[in-house]
Amino acid sequence: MPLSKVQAGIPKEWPDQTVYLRTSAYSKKLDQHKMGALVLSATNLPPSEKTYKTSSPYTNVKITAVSNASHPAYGQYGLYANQHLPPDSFILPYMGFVHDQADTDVTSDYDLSLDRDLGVGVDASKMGNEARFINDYRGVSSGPNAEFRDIFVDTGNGKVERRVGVFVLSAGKSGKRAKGVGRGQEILVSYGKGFWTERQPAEE
Ligand SMILES: C[S@@+](CC[C@H](N)C(=O)[O-])C[C@H]1O[C@@H](n2cnc3c(N)ncnc32)[C@H](O)[C@@H]1O
Repeated sequence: MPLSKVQAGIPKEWPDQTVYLRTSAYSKKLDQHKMGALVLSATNLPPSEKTYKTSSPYTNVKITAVSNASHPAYGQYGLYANQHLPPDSFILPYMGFVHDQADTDVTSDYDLSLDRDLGVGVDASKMGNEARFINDYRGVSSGPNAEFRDIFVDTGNGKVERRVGVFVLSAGKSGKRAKGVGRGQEILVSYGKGFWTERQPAEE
């Protein structure tokens, strides 16, 4: 009998047509120079550089169908906190197909920049993890409560990998975000204005 998703370590709500990733999927078209900048020997990192350990599936979050009809992503999914997430805390990495311009899918709504100088992105349209369900704050809340930050992940074999991590926003100078993200709250980032201007319908 095939394993259930939960037995296989895949979130219950994970869509069947999308591959659940625990490790990065690198495009074969990435050259040695780019691969060398993305996957490094741990000894080449300055000791002051923080590294993160990851363990999936991520029980601190929950993929949930958006049930509020006034939410602009109603009928789709969103990612919600499954526990209190303090300011500045690391939530999870954004996993996907790591690629450069040679295989960019211009139609993807899940493609995030990993290194602008190298022209490398992470596309979670066909494969990824829970982070692919994070919605933009516009029309949902007055602002984001999380953001993407560049990180190094310790993959345990003497190697570290460049990744995009999702973090709770810092408390802020006035402490207005000191509560962090409460259990059950939706995790929301800013996709940036560019994401939405590129998707505006062409004027007639
Ligand atoms: C990275 S996906 C986010 C997950 C998506 N809701 C899903 O269920 O797969 C990006 C897409 O989610 C939707 N979305 C996210 N934030 C939105 C918002 N604030 N308003 C409208 N649509 C949004 C848009 O369709 C967008 O192209």
